[in-house]
Amino acid sequence: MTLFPNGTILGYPRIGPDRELKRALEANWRGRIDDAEFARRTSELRLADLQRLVELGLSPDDASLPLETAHYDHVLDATLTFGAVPPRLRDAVTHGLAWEWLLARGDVDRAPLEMTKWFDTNYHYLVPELDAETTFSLADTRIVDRFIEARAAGFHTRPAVVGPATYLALAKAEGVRTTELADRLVPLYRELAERLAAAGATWLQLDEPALVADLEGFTPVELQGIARSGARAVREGGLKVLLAAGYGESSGRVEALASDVDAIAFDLVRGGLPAVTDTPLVAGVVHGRNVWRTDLDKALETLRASGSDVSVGTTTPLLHVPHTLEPESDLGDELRSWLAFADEKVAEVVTLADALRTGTTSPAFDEARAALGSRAAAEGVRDGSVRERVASLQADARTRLPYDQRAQLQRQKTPLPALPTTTIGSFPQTGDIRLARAAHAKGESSDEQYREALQAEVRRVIDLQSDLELDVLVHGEPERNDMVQYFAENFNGFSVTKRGWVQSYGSRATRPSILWGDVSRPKPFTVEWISYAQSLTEKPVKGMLTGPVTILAWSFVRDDQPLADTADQVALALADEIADLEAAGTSIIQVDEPALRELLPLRASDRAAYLDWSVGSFRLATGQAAPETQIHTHLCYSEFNTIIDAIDGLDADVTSIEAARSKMEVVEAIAAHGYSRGIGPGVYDIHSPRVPSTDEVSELIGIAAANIPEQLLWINPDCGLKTRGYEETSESLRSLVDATRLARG
Ligand code: MET
Ligand SMILES: [Zn+2]
Repeated sequence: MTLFPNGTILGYPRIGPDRELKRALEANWRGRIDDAEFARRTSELRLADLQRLVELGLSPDDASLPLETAHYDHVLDATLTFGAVPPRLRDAVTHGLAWEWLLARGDVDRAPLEMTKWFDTNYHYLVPELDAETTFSLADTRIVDRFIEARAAGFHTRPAVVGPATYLALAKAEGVRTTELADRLVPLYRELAERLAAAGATWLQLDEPALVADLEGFTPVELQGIARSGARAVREGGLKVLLAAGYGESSGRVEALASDVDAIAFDLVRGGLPAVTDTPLVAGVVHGRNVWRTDLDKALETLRASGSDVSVGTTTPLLHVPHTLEPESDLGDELRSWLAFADEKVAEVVTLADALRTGTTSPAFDEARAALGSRAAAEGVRDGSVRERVASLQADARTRLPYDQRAQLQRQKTPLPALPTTTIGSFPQTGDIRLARAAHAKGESSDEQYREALQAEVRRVIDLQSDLELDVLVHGEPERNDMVQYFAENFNGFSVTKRGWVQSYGSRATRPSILWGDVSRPKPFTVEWISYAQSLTEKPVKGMLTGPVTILAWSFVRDDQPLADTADQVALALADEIADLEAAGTSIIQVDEPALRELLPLRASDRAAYLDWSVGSFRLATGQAAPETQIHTHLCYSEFNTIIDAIDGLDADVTSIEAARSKMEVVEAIAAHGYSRGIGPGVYDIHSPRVPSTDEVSELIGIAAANIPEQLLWINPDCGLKTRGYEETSESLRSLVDATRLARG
């Protein structure tokens, strides 16, 4: 008999089925509910979630229920729990929610903690800030308090906390390697365990995905050593340790810690069967990050092959999938039957655990088999004409005329001044646009009325850019609810959900589309907007598309073929749009790839193959563009310093890249690499409403010009402007244009 429960999940979405958490957070931030009411609402949400998990079949009394503690972010929870005060905020420490919100959101004088993507997901965590003086203390007892809260309501839960190796590897520090602080941090895990044990807890889950990733600056052995001390500390504190290292293949790295923990959760979808024999195993056979129904037969086979001391688990916390399929009636019965969101995945875990225990399979297995069969045979999942087109691609489909020759043709077709100015695409998405979209969606306004409202917005955006005397204009993207969903809505092979919200960070949630079939583009859908904008000005208006990798990264993608094949289908759909944009007279087309870095595999050995197909899909999308057509791309949200080669490989004529936020750091990497095509390092940060002065922009242009030949340099902001207001946008762009004039002089 295993000590560990038969079935568990590594974590559950915290945002709430109806985004209750988002609403509570925003209400508290706006002062509409006080801290006590916030505490009441979030407690209610946590207990309702636990109740639902029990209704779905997880046991309430054996630590199979994961305990959710975070208001905002689980890495922030560790920062708060261990009192890791950022050096720059040492004199600002308060407590309670005020302190939590200062770290998460900043205030007028102080920036919040930086946000970065959690491994290769689209979830953002708050980066801990440490230095040589950092000390730790059990400063916040939320994990203990919430255990007690749940226990009082009848749930014996399993608390979780980011383990010390992952915490330190993800932190940043001035003047010291973060891992040098391990000796100070690890004892706190013991203290936490003691407190939890005193409150009646039995297990603590240590989340250590850093063990299965290759993180710059750390060796696996170093991280294993820290994770091991953390696990030992927890055991000394009186708890059993579940070491959770999902998100990737272990290949021996996690097994090495087997004798220091009481159970290990492995990702058996991304990785193979581990070699552990004595340590109980939580077999991650239900995928925590995609939305597809599990092949229960295959999962059961894996479980039976995993040895005797095995329980059923998810590969990762279910943080990355929506709550439930229940409200998704619009998806249609067939597609719905292929899917499993968080609640349906919990049911799968329970079904598998029962089968493992009883040795017999329930009717749920037949249902799963039938759904899988229907998916494999369904119309649209395989589209003959799409497949034929991919299969018959010519060797030169991804190659344009050499850059020097193209550039000359482009200069002739579209003459531009030195240091051309442009923006990244979107302009403020005003309340009016959102209202117009909502009204149209509800059928309260006609297509014609909606189109007129959007056209008015395009006119406003063109007028503004004309007044500012920008060189390459955009239409402002008012017709797009989201830069990926808009494409999903216009391509075959995708469906969108009504309420499939997934937390992106803090109170922000996105609704990823579901890419379930072969992708093609039935008809042009961006051309009308660009053409309309172009009809209002003599200046060139950029066509604006989202690239194949970003469309994949921000959707739930089919798991029945390699990502590379799906990316090529999306690329061809985009190539069709590019051809139509060209036919309509567009001479500059931007294909955004902000997520290029996000999908970079966690293991260094997998990266070359990834960059090969991802860059290849971009090149397939743009490869058939006429040499006269200037292809732009845009990158943001990540540090790109380490993949400059791949960026070079995109072969775009012009690349705009987020740079202002990191004070032009990337410019040096680009200069060091040597770069011969157009490049626009962002000259102001669009993430805050602050208006940069002309001097500030000039300074950044100066850094760029010192590193990059002037004839390659473009001047643009860091990213799109859709989250900003009009007033700050026009003032900021004024500074950008003025600084450019000075630089030209
Ligand atoms: C996250 S990148 C955004 C690019 C898009 N064209 C925009 O301007 O909003
Ligand atoms: Zn961007």
